Amino acid sequence: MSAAASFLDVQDLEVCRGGVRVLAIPSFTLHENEVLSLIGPNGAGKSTLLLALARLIPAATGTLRCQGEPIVSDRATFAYRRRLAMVFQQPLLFDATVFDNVAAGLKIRGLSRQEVRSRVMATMELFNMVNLAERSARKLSGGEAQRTSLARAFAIRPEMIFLDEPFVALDPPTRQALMDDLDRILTETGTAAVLATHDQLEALRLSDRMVVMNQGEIVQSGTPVEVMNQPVDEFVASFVGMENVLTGTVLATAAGLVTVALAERRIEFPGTAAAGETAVFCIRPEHVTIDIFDPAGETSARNVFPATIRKIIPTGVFQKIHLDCGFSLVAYLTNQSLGNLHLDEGKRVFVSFKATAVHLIRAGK
Ligand SMILES: Nc1ncnc2c1ncn2[C@@H]1O[C@H](COP(=O)(O)OP(=O)(O)OP(=O)(O)O)[C@@H](O)[C@H]1O
Repeated sequence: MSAAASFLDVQDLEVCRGGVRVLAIPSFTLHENEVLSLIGPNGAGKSTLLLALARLIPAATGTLRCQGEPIVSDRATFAYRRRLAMVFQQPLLFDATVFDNVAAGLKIRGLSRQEVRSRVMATMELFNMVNLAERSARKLSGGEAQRTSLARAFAIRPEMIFLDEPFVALDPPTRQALMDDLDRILTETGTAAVLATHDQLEALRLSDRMVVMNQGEIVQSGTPVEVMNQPVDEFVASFVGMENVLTGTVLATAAGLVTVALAERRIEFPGTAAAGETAVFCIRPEHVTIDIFDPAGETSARNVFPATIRKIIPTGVFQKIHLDCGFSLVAYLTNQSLGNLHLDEGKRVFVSFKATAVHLIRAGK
């Protein structure tokens, strides 16, 4: 989990590219030992933020502090850059052996041949790639090349590492294996990391904290569970796969439970909102249960409605069930549950979800 001490602090950062302001970040912190993921759609500013954090592009305004020290002079910037490593989507390897590629950063730092050799071998062992040492970098698969690029970054024993979509070009099993190794190595080495990705599952898998970006700004920062279950707005909700974002009219709040009217149904969930306000709220599809018979007497869920199955879409492990319960709702079911319940399009069923499965995004006039 993220440690309390801050490692990197940024205030009032603005970056312009091609004469246009593309980043405006009032405040950003990376804690010691923390793995933080930047998620957001194409063009959100993830790469720009990484490049600005690494001081590889200039900022129009802003201050950057590393362990409290402002990074201002050229000398401080040079020393700061030596404490970090960066890995890009493309591995950018030299036309040399894997060993020489992994050794590159160490040679620049002037380590002796013996030190270079022992560090390179130790890093290659960490990445389970000793067998590739003498292979030409030109003859590597995409996964091996990215593994080499990560090993080169870790060989210098950076205090923090910036990773820009490092897995995006890899096939699923290769991506999974490399992600597992990276996760283990980040934990073992305690390296602080910022990972830019547009894949929320990758972020969930690897990070202590998720920072969601849109149009050059940070729109939410929290633990993966917070961001996934309590998105601050509709953009974050849809970006993290919250398929059920609904809008209703508040009837009342009593004993900490809001009752909302939506398409002649009553939905209850925790929160506070005034009668007559419009409430925007969301429910994760995996928190919606489907039954063939009315479960009213048997479930602790407060929200139970009859529904019709409109569409069943296979997505691999899960089936995505589109339901009409007066309003549209999406539920995820395992293939096995779908078979056990004998569900089909057009079938009448009952949906239920707990009050606590509903997250109030906002309420107002
Ligand atoms: N070299 C450049 N010159 C001018 N504008 C740029 C340049 N690189 C990026 N931009 C602009 O900066 C904004 C942020 O782009 P950036 O690449 O940081 O986003 P991103 O979130 O990393 O997107 P992606 O996931 O597509 O890589 C975009 O509007 C983009 O068009």
